[in-house]
Amino acid sequence: MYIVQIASECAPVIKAGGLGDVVYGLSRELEMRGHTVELILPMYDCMRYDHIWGLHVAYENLSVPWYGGVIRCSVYCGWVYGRLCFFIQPHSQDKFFNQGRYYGCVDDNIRFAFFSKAALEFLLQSNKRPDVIHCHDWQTGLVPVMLFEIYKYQGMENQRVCYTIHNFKHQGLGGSDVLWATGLNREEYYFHYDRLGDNFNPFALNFMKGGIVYSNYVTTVSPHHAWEARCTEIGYGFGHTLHLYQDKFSGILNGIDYEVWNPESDRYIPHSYTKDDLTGKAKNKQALRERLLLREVDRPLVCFIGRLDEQKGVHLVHHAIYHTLQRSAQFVLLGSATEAGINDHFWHEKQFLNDNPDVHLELGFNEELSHLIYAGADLIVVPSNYEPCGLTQMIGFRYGAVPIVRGVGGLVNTVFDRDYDENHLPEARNGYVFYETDYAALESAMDRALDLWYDQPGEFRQCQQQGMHYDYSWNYPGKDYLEIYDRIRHK
Ligand SMILES: Nc1ncnc2c1ncn2[C@@H]1O[C@H](COP(=O)(O)OP(=O)(O)O[C@H]2O[C@H](CO)[C@@H](O)[C@H](O)[C@H]2O)[C@@H](O)[C@H]1O
Repeated sequence: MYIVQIASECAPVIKAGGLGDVVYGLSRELEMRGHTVELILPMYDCMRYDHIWGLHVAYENLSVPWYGGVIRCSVYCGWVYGRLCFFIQPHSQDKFFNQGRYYGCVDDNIRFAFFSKAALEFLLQSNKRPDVIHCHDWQTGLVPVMLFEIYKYQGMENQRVCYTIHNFKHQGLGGSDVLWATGLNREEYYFHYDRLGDNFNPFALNFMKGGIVYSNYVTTVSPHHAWEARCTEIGYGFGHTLHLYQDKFSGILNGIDYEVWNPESDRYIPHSYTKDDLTGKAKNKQALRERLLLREVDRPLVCFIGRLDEQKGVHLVHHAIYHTLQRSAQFVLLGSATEAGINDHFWHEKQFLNDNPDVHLELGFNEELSHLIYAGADLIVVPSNYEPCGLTQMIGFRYGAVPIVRGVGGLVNTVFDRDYDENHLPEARNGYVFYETDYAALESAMDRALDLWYDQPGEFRQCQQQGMHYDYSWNYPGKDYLEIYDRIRHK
């Protein structure tokens, strides 16, 4: 099968969070299964060019119709660890992808509407006719809309779209300018509630809704979150829409790339190790302490890695730091915040805790350091308010960092409480789960985990190894996606 992924991220060249990991990991899995995969991405000025091999211009004069005129683009091509990627670079006074960041620009909706249009024009003009186009999140929600309303009539009538939602909160809202710019026009038609009209704001177009309504199949990133999105407020207003389209909507648990995340061969960690022999892990803990100037003591090390966002339960992340210290353990945080208030808060905390030899807050994005933290930590906290899938607990498993998570979204599908899970035999349990959002709930789960570390080290090791035993690679999800592609291809 010939599959093209259109996305705003692909790790490690463009990675703001989990979306990048998924786009890369799924593509590699599909290729390993014998399919042809190509990726279309924006050419951001701030992406990691050092992760691209053989970057060259593949297509010099891509003319993209825009607001009744055209914007000329160059399409670059290069390999990101074996994946063939096409990067779209518009030549325009509008800065589009030259703003020093991936997201958070005032014109985000227009930037990604343009990207979606340019990606389709590229397919059309270069005569690429994939069997399946796989799009992700609100940034590419307009791809199926334009494909089935415009490009279908220009020679792309056989293409099918699978659309994956990684986060329902960010839906991409726009006004009629988006319609004039993309050539969709027909305001009345698209603002209609049955098409792109936002479920709450009658004056807004909703990109994600377009993705849901127009795609041949829609997924989110875990079975439990698919249920949450349809039946609870976590769907951020899409409950009814998903209900209407339930026949083409389901949850597929993400995987993680077992080559990128592999303690046996990880080039970012000084000591490799396996689930049968964790001595290398102890040495990595030492290396992590040395690097972050933490003192060397025989105590557990707890970590948090993730975007510092309301979604991640920042109040509980904050509390986890202090509770860890109270329990005489150590804490390492790696995170970055886009919201000024949260950012200021954690910078303040960092200054306050600066001289404490048992805690380190690293504020910023650092892929290399993240590997060492997973490898050095005994426990990883994921106290999310909501979590469509969650990759950090799965990476934690792979590196023997036992997760302590809130029982929401994909965390429910992956973490099984060592003490209380009734659906799994004791030898299949792999972490700690709490449900409420208050401090007491977090503390009780943390205490159970820390007590095990302090009082029953052998049992703790067993728990680490049980987690390492799970297969959360792309093996199973890869198969699931191929089944979906196959189903929609023959419709
Ligand atoms: N400061 C930092 N430095 C280095 N690395 C960092 C980092 N902050 C985060 N990361 C890395 O980024 C990834 C984050 O994964 P998450 O599952 O938390 O995704 P996120 O919430 O961004 O995305 C959404 O999409 C993903 C994928 O579908 C879902 O799993 C998730 O639930 C949903 O919210 C991990 O690989 C982590 O190591």
